[in-house]
Amino acid sequence: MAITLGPNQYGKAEVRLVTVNRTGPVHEIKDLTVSTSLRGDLAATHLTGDNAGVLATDTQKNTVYAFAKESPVGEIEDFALRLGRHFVREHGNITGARVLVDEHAWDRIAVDGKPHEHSFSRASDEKRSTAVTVDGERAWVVSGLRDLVVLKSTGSEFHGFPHDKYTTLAETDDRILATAVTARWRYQGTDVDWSKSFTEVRRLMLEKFATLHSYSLQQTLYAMGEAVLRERPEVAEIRLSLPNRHHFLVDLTPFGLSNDNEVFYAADRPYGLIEGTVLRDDAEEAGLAWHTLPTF
Ligand SMILES: O=c1[nH]c(=O)c2[nH]c(=O)[nH]c2[nH]1
Repeated sequence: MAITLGPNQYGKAEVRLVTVNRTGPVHEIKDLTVSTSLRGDLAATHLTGDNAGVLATDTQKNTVYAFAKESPVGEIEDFALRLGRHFVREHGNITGARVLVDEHAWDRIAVDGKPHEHSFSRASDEKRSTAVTVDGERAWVVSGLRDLVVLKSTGSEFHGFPHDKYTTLAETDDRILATAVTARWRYQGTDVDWSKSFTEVRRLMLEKFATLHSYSLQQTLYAMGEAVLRERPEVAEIRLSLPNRHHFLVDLTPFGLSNDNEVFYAADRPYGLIEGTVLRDDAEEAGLAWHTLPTF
């Protein structure tokens, strides 16, 4: 029997980085969680404990902080590309890098109706994210968002599903549709206006969620992805994960009251989980873009 080392990677997970741009009285802040992960010729450390080729995870963490000082962080995709390319170019046995960045949003606190110069409140749970993969001279970018919570109070139906002996769900032609959008989209190339693209992808998904008269969350998922691919040529494919945040009508008949879609019980679990990918057929090859990322 022969035992061998299989695929492996190592790095520093969840480096918390906050930068303050203090070039004027109006401060700008960036609040990021950065994870780095390196691949390459790392057999020696696994097989014998020889660490000559191991760029310490502590050094990877320090590199994140030093890069944030040496030039402005900018868009998370650019920051992740700079870091990933650095690790691969500067360290001979490191052939690949994965850099994950989550961005936590802050709003300015309004004082007397005006945005304050240096005081902020956390915007929401929503996070913008990127996953950059570098392999030699090549690089792939998958960006996205998580926990974008949306709800529409009508314009959603669900009926026509099969009924077997376990079915109790009532058919409905008017229900609340609510979800927390997780979306990841793969870019074609790396020469992209990241900020504009993110803003537009997010807007397209929200507008479609709002305006589509939905017969299933699956239909809404596809329509949201399709809207993005139709309008944003820089996006090769998009993957969506949509938990169905069920809102059940409360039975008010014991109290002699009707309930005309006005009073709901918002259940937190279990929840339907609707997931899918929307692709264009002329997209560039995915290469290592999704390698080791969750499917959705
Ligand atoms: O939009 C929906 N899709 C389903 O697959 C499903 N299943 C369910 O119970 N409710 C819903 N709603």
